[in-house]
Amino acid sequence: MRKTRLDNVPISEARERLLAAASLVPDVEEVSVTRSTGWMTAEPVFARFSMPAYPAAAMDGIAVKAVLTERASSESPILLMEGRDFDYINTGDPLPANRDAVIMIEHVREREEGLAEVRTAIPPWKHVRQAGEDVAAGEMIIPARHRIRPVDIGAMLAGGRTQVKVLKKPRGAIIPTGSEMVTPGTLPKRGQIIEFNGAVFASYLEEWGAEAVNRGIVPDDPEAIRQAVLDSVADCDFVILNAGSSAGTRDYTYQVLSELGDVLLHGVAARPGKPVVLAVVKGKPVLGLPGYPVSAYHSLDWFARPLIQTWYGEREGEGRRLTVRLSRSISGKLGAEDFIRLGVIYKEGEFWAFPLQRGAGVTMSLVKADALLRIPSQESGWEAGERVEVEGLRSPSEIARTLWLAGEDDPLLDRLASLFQQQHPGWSLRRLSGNGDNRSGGDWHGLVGVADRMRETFDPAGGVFFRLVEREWGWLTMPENRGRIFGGKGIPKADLGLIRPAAGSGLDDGLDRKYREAEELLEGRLRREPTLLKAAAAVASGTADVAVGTRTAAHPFGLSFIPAGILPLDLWLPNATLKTEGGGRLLSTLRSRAFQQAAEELPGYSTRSTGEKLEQSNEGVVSWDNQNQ
Ligand SMILES: Nc1nc2c(c(=O)[nH]1)N[C@H]1C(S)=C(S)[C@@H](COP(=O)(O)OP(=O)(O)OC[C@H]3O[C@@H](n4cnc5c(N)ncnc54)[C@H](O)[C@@H]3O)O[C@H]1N2
Ligand code: MOO
Repeated sequence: MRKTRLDNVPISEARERLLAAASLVPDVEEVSVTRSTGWMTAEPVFARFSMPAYPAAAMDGIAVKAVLTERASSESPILLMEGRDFDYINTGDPLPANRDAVIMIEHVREREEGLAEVRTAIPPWKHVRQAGEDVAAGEMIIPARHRIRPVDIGAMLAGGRTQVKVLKKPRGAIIPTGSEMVTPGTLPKRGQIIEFNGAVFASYLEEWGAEAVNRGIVPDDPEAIRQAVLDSVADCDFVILNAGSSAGTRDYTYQVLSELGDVLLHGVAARPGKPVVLAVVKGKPVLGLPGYPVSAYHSLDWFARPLIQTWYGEREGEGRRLTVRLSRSISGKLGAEDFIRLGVIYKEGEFWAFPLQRGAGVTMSLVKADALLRIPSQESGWEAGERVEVEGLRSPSEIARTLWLAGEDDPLLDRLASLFQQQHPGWSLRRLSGNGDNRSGGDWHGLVGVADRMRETFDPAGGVFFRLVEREWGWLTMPENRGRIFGGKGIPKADLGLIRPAAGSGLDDGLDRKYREAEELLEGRLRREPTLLKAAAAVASGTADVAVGTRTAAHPFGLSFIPAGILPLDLWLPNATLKTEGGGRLLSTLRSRAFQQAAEELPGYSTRSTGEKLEQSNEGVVSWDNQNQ
């Protein structure tokens, strides 16, 4: 029963169907007040005792009977005698019998021993906290369906409560399925995938107030999946089955759920996250969510979060809204809601947003997203420059303290970013993945590349170049291929798969210059990967024979590195960045000893001119003694 045509139900309608079909009846339990933060009250909480339990002084001073001060004035002060007319008293002390007011010590002139002069009349109960002023016995401290906060704990304890009745957390079972799944920490063999959606789901469920029960990996076997679902509906309030929700030959979610219960729908009108199966089995909602991590995250948010909110009688909260301008046009698909992860950059008083990678399998696009854009199903998208409202995933002030670098890739830039954040708490440095040719977009505060090359391709007059590092570049290949990749002129043989550096990068330019006479051999070999480490990963995985890259990039994969030369890597900071606080901070990190050390710890870098301001073109081949050779 492989189902290949999916439904196209709008998310909001799918959610309504789910909530209407699911019977959610929360149980009640009692927890200790001191550990009740975050729980939802099941009943109103009433005070057993009054707080304070007795009339008490609100100020340090003397306790008196107010009527004695009736005639006091600065012209005719009155004299009071300790013991007979007043007693010394401190804040919080019980008011003695036959006293009804407190005069602050600042307003008392202490005469000789035991005598006090008072110059103003005070009314009864002045500076007295009445019994129950804070909480009176029988008064409601917090209502039912109230999420307990630390301040509520204080009031409950003061009111004599030590236990509180709360709604039990809903138990959500998580069933990760897939014969290819291995547990985290295992080195995945070919065909294996580390199972991590389960842990992501569990963490979100807990954040949203549920108890998560991760049942562990279940293989792609309908019988095993059926059993896991039956076990889960028996002792949990809802179930999440992941993945196998689409149309593959081993996608059993739909089949199993339609046999065990009622399928409400298979497929929502949204991207990513389309192949969702919603069902009810033995009265319990079961969510069959797609496997791609981004789709999994979104569909969890659409369906599991509202289930939990409904359990607690809460309404869907408004996300953090942020208005941004789009720095590029963004299109969506008519008839489906599109969800797009955005990077947001703050420049000259405005938040500018641009799309991050759209693939549903790119977990890092969620890790890196600053905001989420929803394109409604009847909207085809927006033009560059338009203002749109998005859901902020980081606060505007965090975004405003984030610098973005574009241009050439190098793993050292990750170290720079990490150090920057470490040295300047509250600040961060991000990188636009890609190459040197996105300088026209302006979605950045600084540009990485080779200064001489950048000077040729754009007018750098409005900024300053700084040397980041000098790096060794060359050819990366599997050690066993080392001896047989090169043909004539030192260029890999024409029938080998070659990965070139990103188009327009200094490294690609270096390749062209060095092998000028062998240009025709390089021509037409156009596979490129966005970063040096991704290129090295492709060689290590066997989809390419050789990549142009750096010694550092070869290192984590154990690839052989055959040096071709040394190239600088520079940073151009426009004056608009240099005059900002962030620009100054970035420069200080670039020039810090810690950054130099970080570079020196990696193979293939020289830091002899790191941090230097580059005054003019220093044409010519760079060379240095490489101790890592
Ligand atoms: N012919 C069609 N193929 C696909 C369709 C379609 O409509 N027709 N839909 C695509 C879409 S859209 C999505 S989303 C995926 C959903 O696939 P499944 O839900 O069936 O998931 P799997 O195929 O089992 O896995 C996909 C992918 O997800 C990763 N994954 C799965 N589980 C986990 C986990 N627990 N932890 C980490 N990662 C996980 C894994 O990389 C899988 O390769 O289907 C498309 N195909
Ligand atoms: O749901 Mo799939 O995630 O559209 O990629």
